[in-house]
Formats: sequence, C-alpha cells, structure tokens
Amino acid sequence: MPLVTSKEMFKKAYEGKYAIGAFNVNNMEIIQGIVDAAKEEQAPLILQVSAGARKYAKHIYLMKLVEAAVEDSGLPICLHLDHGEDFEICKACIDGGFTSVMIDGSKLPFEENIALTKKVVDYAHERGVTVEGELGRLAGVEDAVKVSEREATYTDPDQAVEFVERTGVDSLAIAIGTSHGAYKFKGEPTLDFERLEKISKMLPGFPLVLHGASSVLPEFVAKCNQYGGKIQGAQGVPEEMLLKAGQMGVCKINIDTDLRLAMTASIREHLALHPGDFDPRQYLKPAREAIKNMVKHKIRNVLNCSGRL
Ligand SMILES: O=C(CO)COP(=O)(O)O
Ligand SMILES: O=C[C@H](O)COP(=O)(O)O
Ligand SMILES: [Zn+2]
Ligand SMILES: [Zn+2]
Repeated sequence: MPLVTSKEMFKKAYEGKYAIGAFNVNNMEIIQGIVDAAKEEQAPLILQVSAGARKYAKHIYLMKLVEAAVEDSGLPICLHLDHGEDFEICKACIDGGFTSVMIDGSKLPFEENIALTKKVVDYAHERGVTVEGELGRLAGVEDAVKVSEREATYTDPDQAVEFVERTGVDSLAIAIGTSHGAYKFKGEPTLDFERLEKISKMLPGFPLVLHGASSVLPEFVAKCNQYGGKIQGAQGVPEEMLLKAGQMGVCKINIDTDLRLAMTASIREHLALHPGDFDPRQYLKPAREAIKNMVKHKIRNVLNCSGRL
C-alpha cells in the first residue's frame, strides 16, 4: 500500500469516535519504534515532519525512511508536514511526496490566514494532497513567541466555520487550552470542552486537530531526573481528556514531547547503568523499544484506534 492522505482515516475516525495519532519523526529509531507499535496494534498512522525535523534529517532521508516503513509494515500511513509556515515549504513537501500538509497561518490576521491557507489548499487539492489549517493560537510558547492572554488565543467557533468554508481545508487545528512542550499547565490542567463541543456541533462531520497533546508521562520525567536530568514542573494533558476529545470530533492528536521524553529517559537510564557502553546500538535499541511501548499505550488507551484499519 502506498502512502495515503488523511481523508479516509479521518472519515472513519470521526464516525468511530476515535482519533489517529500524529507522531513527530526525526530519525530512523523514532520512525521504527512508532511504526512497529502501529503494526502490532493494526492501527492507522500519521507520521509528521516539522520544518526543524526536515532541516535536521533532510527531506529525502525522512521520505525514504517513511517509504520503507510503509513497505515493511503494510499499514496505511499518511506523511504530513507539521506547522508549515509558508506556501513554499508546503509546496516543497507536496512536490516531494508528502500526502498531507499543515499550513499554520495562526499568527496572521484572520483574512491573511484565510488567503494563505486557501492558496495552499488550491495547490494541494489539485495534486491529491490533504491540508490542515490552524485558527487560534495555543497558549504558552509557540513559534518562540510567548502568548500571555490565554482566552484571547482560543479558537472562536464562528470564525472556525467561516475559515473552513472559505479555505476548503480538510481539517482544522484548534486552540482550547493545550500547548506545545513539557510545561503545559501551572496548576490544575483544564481544557475548554465547552468550546470544543460548540465548534464540533457547528462543523458536523468535520475533523478537528489537537496540537500540544502530549501527556508528559510522569514515569519518563521521573526517570530522566533519576538519571541526571533536570526537568522540573513538567505537566501534560491528562489522558482521559484526550480520550474524551477523540469522541467529540477531534480526529488527529499530535504527540512529540512524549516521544522525546520516552527516548531520553531510556538513553539516560542505559548510559547511567552501563557507563562502559559506547556503541550507539546499545542505547538506541532500548530507546526504540521504549518509544514502541509508549506508542502502543497511546494507540490502545488514549487514541482508541487499535485494530481500526
Ligand atoms: O503539537 C505537536 C506537534 O505539532 C506536539 O505537541 P506536544 O509538544 O504536546 O507533543
Ligand atoms: O509543534 C512542534 C513539534 O513538537 C515539532 O518541534 P520541532 O519544531 O522542535 O521539531
Ligand atoms: Zn501554530
Ligand atoms: Zn503543533
């Protein structure tokens, strides 16, 4: 099976009230860990590449690794650009074999976001590629800018409807209280489910996307800190909230931080317990396994997409 777009996956996820995991990939071990998990769980999968990942690993290396993953696993995999910031990067990924792109015009004024998103949608749809847009800005730090007025950044439901109608996007990332990274909440974690419900009701059948959706699993933070790390005050989105969002029209849940923590915790532990080791395979093999186990857990207990091929 070749790479697929997000279209069919989202349709089934919406109807089945579950979500597809969109995992950020940067290298072979991360890709293999995620894909092995999805294969064992027989789950649909989105692998996503940020501009930073594309710069780090190079487009062609990630492309070939993901092509290998498709062939090796036989799974329907969608290869998606995460947070494309302009038309040029979206075009490069569409021309370069990605089956889905995100154009993130969320920091632009509403009309400019619409114009840019529409331009990408027109280019992408002519080539059979799906597009994710973003409206509202995630709380916390995004694009190196700290957003302080949380409420002001949440997605406006009326604008969301207008945005979807005028751009023709296939999915929409919304802001309801999640944020990127390991420090999502200072106090009690809360998401604006009322807002999600409103947006979802006003856009029936339309797939929504939740960014910043790592749970910052305490076991990995603790392990990092136990073996020399210094990660203080980290907090993520509780898993039951993600499960609930998946039943309310959220069809794509973005996870990067939890991959980073799983991998780093494993490597820290290995090197601390085996100070004589210096073959990268000795610590990357368990790190890959840690990613696999974490992703299996997400697929089963958070995304609820196990066996949904
Ligand atoms: O939204 C994300 C990628 O676009 C990742 O979010 P996390 O930092 O919560 O993993
Ligand atoms: O949303 C951001 C993702 O976690 C990717 O992060 P990155 O730009 O550091 O690769
Ligand atoms: Zn954004
Ligand atoms: Zn994101």
